[in-house]
Amino acid sequence: MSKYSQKSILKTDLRPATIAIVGVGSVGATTAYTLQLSGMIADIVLIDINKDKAEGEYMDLNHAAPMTTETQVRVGEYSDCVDAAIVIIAGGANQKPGQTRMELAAKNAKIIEEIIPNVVKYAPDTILLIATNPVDVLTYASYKLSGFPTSRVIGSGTLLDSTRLRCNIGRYYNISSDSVDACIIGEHGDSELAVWSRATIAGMNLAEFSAATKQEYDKESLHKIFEHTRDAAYNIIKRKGYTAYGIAAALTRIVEAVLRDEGSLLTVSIVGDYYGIKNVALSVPTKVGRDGAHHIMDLTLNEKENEEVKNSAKKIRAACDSLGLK
Ligand SMILES: NC(=O)C1=CN([C@@H]2O[C@H](COP(=O)(O)OP(=O)(O)OC[C@H]3O[C@@H](n4cnc5c(N)ncnc54)[C@H](O)[C@@H]3O)[C@@H](O)[C@H]2O)C=CC1
Ligand SMILES: CC(=O)C(=O)O
Repeated sequence: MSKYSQKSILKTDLRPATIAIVGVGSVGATTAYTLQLSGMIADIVLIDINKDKAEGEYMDLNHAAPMTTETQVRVGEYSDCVDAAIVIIAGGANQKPGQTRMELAAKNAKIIEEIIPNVVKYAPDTILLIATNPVDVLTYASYKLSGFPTSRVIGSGTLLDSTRLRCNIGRYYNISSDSVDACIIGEHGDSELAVWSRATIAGMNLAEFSAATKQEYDKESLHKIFEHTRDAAYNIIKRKGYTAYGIAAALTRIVEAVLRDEGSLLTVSIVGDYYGIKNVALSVPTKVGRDGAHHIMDLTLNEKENEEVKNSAKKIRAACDSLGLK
């Protein structure tokens, strides 16, 4: 190393990685493109029950490669998951306008039952990254079907919702969302909650920040920000039929945290015991690195938040029970 070069601040330098994506619809294909643009990935394998769709996406992505990062993209079979550091699961039905994520549970559980054993057969050491909805229920299902440790079955959870929340708070105060530290926890769905008691901007809680910047601070405004966040997918799907860019960025962020062995605390969903509710997958800030995701703590919450997260956990557990997922 020359005396003018500095050791990388990254704990681990990136090694060329293969990422497989099962289900190359709106979410899978957009994620492939986002990963391609990221420059982190050497090789992306596209797998879909609809071969034509996978081939079409492969051709289109390959035309971007010479102008972007030369990531290799190819259409594959499950056997091509063999070298995948991470297998992203985005296969299955998406919501129709007005439909809840939970309403997809029975249909998508059947699809997951088909996909996961095939992946595990060829990639027993990989990390599963689940996007298919309802993501918490299907993260639990994937954990059971794979026999993997909880750390290697990661649901995208409320990482996207937390980003939406930070965006909406930033917009309310007319500052960059980068400056906002706030999160959504619980279900990626209707029972999620914003952890207002822990939200900060520049180290100040929102009441202090509002007072210091002479801006309005009231429960009604916070509730509107929350509703806008929780209902974002409904509002997008009503207009364009699906969501894809936000989740693609969230999945890419999780892949990055794994490949760079960051140890970042991201609101992803993994199986564990949360707030006294056992055996459920939901999101709290969770440590993500090379060996997967680890639930290292429950956030300390106020009484109302505590009640809400328990209800969210109970709702996810009940959905798992109804699918026979003990
Ligand atoms: N976790 C999150 O934050 C988000 C999750 N989603 C979820 O992602 C899933 C995919 O959504 P879209 O891409 O919009 O749907 P889409 O309908 O555009 O694509 C789904 C793809 O899955 C494929 N597929 C279906 N069964 C399969 C199987 N057995 N094996 C392999 N591939 C299979 C289909 O051929 C299709 O190409 C949905 O469940 C949706 O709700 C969507 C956005 C955000
Ligand atoms: C569809 C979905 O889960 C989302 O965009 O949040």
